Amino acid sequence: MSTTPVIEVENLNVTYRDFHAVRDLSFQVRSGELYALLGTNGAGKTSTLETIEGHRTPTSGTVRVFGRSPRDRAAVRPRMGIMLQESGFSPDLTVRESVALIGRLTRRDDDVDRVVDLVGLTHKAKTLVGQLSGGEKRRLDFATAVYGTPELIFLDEPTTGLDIQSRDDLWTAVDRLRENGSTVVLTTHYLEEAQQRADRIGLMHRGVLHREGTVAELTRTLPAVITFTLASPAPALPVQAVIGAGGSVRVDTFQLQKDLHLLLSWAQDHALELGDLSAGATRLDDVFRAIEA
Ligand SMILES: Nc1ncnc2c1ncn2[C@@H]1O[C@H](COP(=O)(O)OP(=O)(O)OP(=O)(O)O)[C@@H](O)[C@H]1O
Repeated sequence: MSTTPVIEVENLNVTYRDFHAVRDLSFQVRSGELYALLGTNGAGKTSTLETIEGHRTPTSGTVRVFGRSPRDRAAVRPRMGIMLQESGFSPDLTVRESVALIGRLTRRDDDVDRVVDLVGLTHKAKTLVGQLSGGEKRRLDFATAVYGTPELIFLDEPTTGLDIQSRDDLWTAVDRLRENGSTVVLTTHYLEEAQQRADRIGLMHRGVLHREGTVAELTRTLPAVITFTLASPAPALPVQAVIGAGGSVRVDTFQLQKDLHLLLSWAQDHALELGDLSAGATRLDDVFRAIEA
């Protein structure tokens, strides 16, 4: 892995008239990593990505991609593949023609039929884009990112509208690209996808990078939760808990394994059943809820 960051954002500000959408944003994406830029609605992710992709000029601050300005399109653009939320292919072109067009526009080399196959559209290669289903269009959008196996790939809400099989296929294709050394920048509102796949996450809220780190780094600041119900009055619990109506019990803990063990032993010793027992590590959803709270 090279030590030069693929993307360097320093004190980026983006304003729309008097509205400050991105404030003094700084972060880096390293070569070969999958970086998820996540955030609340209106946080400034799209404004940031558009700047990195070279579609928008920063109001102030600097953005470097492969060490160059993203406005240096001739140098930077062929090295990046971008899957937008909507690509806007002409409805009158076939799938195959559209993929061939991607090749001409990106100036990357690839085999059109290989890409059509990679995105799972071989059986629709001669179908007009206007006749594709929503999920099939999304797969065609994915072709824009993967054509020519670019070094840097932007995936903006890539799995929205895809069924589970298509999602799995897309992530398998992304894994292959990463094995080839591609760097991936992902935005998604499906937090479990980011939780499973991102090396690092940047969490934006109201124009600033609220938190940044690996999933473990982001989640370890919040407690894990154990919940269960007790059917009848029970002896004193072995851990601190909040007991609610109907015998519901909630334990917030930074020592999930230890407290779970204590509770299970306690239940065993007193021949108690812990109804609807659920215990889970802190999830990214909880980190999000904590921001918005
Ligand atoms: N062209 C524009 N003119 C004025 N305000 C804009 C413009 N584009 C975006 N904004 C505002 O800037 C803020 C950030 O928008 P942006 O689209 O970057 O957020 P986002 O994080 O991508 O949001 P979402 O998750 O909802 O798509 C929002 O409040 C939005 O209303």
